[in-house]
Amino acid sequence: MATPIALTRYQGLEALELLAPDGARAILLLHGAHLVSWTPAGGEEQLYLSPQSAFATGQAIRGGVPVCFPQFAARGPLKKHGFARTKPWQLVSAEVGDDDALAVLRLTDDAASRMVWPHGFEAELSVRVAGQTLELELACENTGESAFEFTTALHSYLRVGAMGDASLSGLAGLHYLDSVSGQTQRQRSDLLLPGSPGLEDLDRIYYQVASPLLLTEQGEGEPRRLEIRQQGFADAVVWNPGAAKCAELADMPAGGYEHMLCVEAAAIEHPISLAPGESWVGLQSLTLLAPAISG
Ligand SMILES: O=P(O)(O)OC[C@H]1O[C@H](O)[C@H](O)[C@@H](O)[C@@H]1O
Repeated sequence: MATPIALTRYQGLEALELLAPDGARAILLLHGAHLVSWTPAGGEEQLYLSPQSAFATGQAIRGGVPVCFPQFAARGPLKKHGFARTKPWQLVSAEVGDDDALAVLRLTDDAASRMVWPHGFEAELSVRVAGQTLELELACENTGESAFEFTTALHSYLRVGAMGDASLSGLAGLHYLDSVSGQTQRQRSDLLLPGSPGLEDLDRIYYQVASPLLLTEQGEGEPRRLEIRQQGFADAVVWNPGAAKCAELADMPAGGYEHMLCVEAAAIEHPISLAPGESWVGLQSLTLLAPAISG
């Protein structure tokens, strides 16, 4: 039996609170199809959301999971990260099922989007929470009469208690573009330690990511382990602005960089190409492996 989820408000914007029967919870805004919160069943908040973020029509939100579409960063003529993150998306469905909560939002081309990107498209973001897992699925169909290409990312801001306690593994052997130096390099060690010497300002696009990544955080008790999987997205972006760049971001507190690490499922190196009628799907899933939830 599915129970519909009613629209509510979050920071003045239309929102859906996804609450699964097991207590897993997420908050999804119609603005940008922006996920601003995810709490696994029995667990704690897993996403970073800046306390200085704007929450206003037409403005980007700092934190959560921005949807970058149809352009990643400044890799094209559109505004940074494309227009999807600042547009109102339509509610397609939102319901609590027997063992999950699921919402689907849609964005289609309109006169304003065709002015800057002259293509017919239908994009859908599906968000599902159940137990210790969050699933984000981005789909895009070419509904127009000519082919187009796009780059994209699910720009997830993962919350960390203290960056010095966090590491990311699963990247060994991969080639990456260091967006700070402009150099392409190969990742030698498996462990990436954000904030360690030389990595204060971390902005990398890892190519051909096939296996799951693991965010580990040493705390006072059992280490936190968050598994990050992706399908359909070939690349993963790892970003932390560090102290100096963070200070330049008006919508981040000065020390905000110490509490976040972006691990983004992305399609950048090889843009997705869709002929009329074709579609593409990409998935990012996050699973809290530890600490174990009792009860
Ligand atoms: O400040 P924004 O437009 O949200 O972009 C935030 C960041 O997004 C990505 O992670 C890019 O790799 C970074 O270069 C960029 O700074």
